[in-house]
Amino acid sequence: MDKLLIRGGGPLCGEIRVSGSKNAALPILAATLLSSEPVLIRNLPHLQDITTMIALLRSMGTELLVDERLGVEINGATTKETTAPYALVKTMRASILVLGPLLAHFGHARVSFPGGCAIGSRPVDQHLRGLEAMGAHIDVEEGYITATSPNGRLKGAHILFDMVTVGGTENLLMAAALADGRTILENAAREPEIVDLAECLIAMGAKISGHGSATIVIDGVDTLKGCTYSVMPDRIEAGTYLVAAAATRGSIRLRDIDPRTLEAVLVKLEEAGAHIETGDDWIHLDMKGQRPKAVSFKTVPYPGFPTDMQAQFTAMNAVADGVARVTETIFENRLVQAHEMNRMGAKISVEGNTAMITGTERLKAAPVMASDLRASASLVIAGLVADGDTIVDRIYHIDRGYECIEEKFLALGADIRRIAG
Ligand SMILES: CC(=O)N[C@H]1[C@@H](OP(=O)(O)OP(=O)(O)OC[C@H]2O[C@@H](n3ccc(=O)[nH]c3=O)[C@H](O)[C@@H]2O)O[C@H](CO)[C@@H](O)[C@@H]1O
Ligand SMILES: C=C(OP(=O)(O)O)C(=O)O
Repeated sequence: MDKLLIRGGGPLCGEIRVSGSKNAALPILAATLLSSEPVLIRNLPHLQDITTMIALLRSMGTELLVDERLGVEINGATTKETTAPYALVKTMRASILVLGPLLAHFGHARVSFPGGCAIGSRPVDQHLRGLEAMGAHIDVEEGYITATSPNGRLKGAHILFDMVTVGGTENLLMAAALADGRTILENAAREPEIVDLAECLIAMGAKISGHGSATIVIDGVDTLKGCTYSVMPDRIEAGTYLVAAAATRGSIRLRDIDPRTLEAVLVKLEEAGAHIETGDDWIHLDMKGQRPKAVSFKTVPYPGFPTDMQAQFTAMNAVADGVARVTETIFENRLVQAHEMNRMGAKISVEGNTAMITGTERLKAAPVMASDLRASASLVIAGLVADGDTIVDRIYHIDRGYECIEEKFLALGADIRRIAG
């Protein structure tokens, strides 16, 4: 298993480009299954999760053409199998996103039950309940969800989610695009990735309004057509580099990022003492050499503070001036990186879903191991502000979600190297 070796050092400085968003690209790739014509997806990040989603589409016989320069062209109409096997689903929970499109287009889907993961139990009851409301018959047998649409076509329904779910909103949005009649999704997720998926579906001919608000209205159409669509920039990748710069007292500029998708994160970085300037597609952060101030927050659905940025801020708070209180409300087990950071000299106590972090000037290098994607990224940030050589193990988690992470940190002046293992 590969590891990252990070020698802690001075401030990060420089400019990098933000990659395409993993969490927008995954549902958009799944959405191509709805189309009766080839769809060209551009600005896909080179990530393990994207490779897995492409492997999943291929395993179902879907014809696709990968062109390094142009993107990936997928012809959903050529899909021969409607089963998403355990071997692939177990490596990536987002595989559940093929359920809605397969069912809506082909009237049948068999998808391995994704189960929980390191950050929490992550049930999919809202996805299944919504599909049932649209007329699907659902069985769970031998670890697989089998869904069939008795009349070959789902019908529109009025669906009120019990909680805000990003994946649930995406699955039902895609299913509703080809359903018979009007679907109304209430208490829908408002994440920018939902908006990007909806815009891609609209480019394919779907009739959707209200995306980006808590009520989405979808008028089902008979068929969806081909289009070319470019995936939005990754706000979580961008946020990760901004926090790394703040923790190291640096000054960086990010290109190809929409600052409006990062409002809650930028507010907290300003509270930490960062000077931030933004343009239409860039962000500049400058700590002016100052130590960050501790910032407290609670994770909540968009437009509030994102759970996917919590671990990185915990690393910054570990070296900040003051005491921070961080509460994770989305997932039940997403503070585990605190224990690894404590092995590096951080002062973090965890009680229930809250971490109390007392900042210390520098951390001390140690071998550490991460249990999930953002926790791994937070340990890299911790390594950047530690004296000595930190080795972060199990970085296959990082490769799920950060394109060219060593190259980007190197471009910002970090001392970081991959050790193949
Ligand atoms: C590929 C992708 O886009 N992943 C993101 C997506 O995950 P994902 O779509 O899996 O997360 P959800 O928004 O669905 O989960 C939010 C909460 O709802 C619960 N829940 C969800 C569905 C359901 O049927 N029943 C249920 O109880 C979950 O256990 C969790 O506690 O949104 C999360 C929350 O912003 C992010 O951390 C992930 O990075
Ligand atoms: C939790 C994440 O991803 P996933 O939902 O794919 O596990 C993430 O991107 O931080």
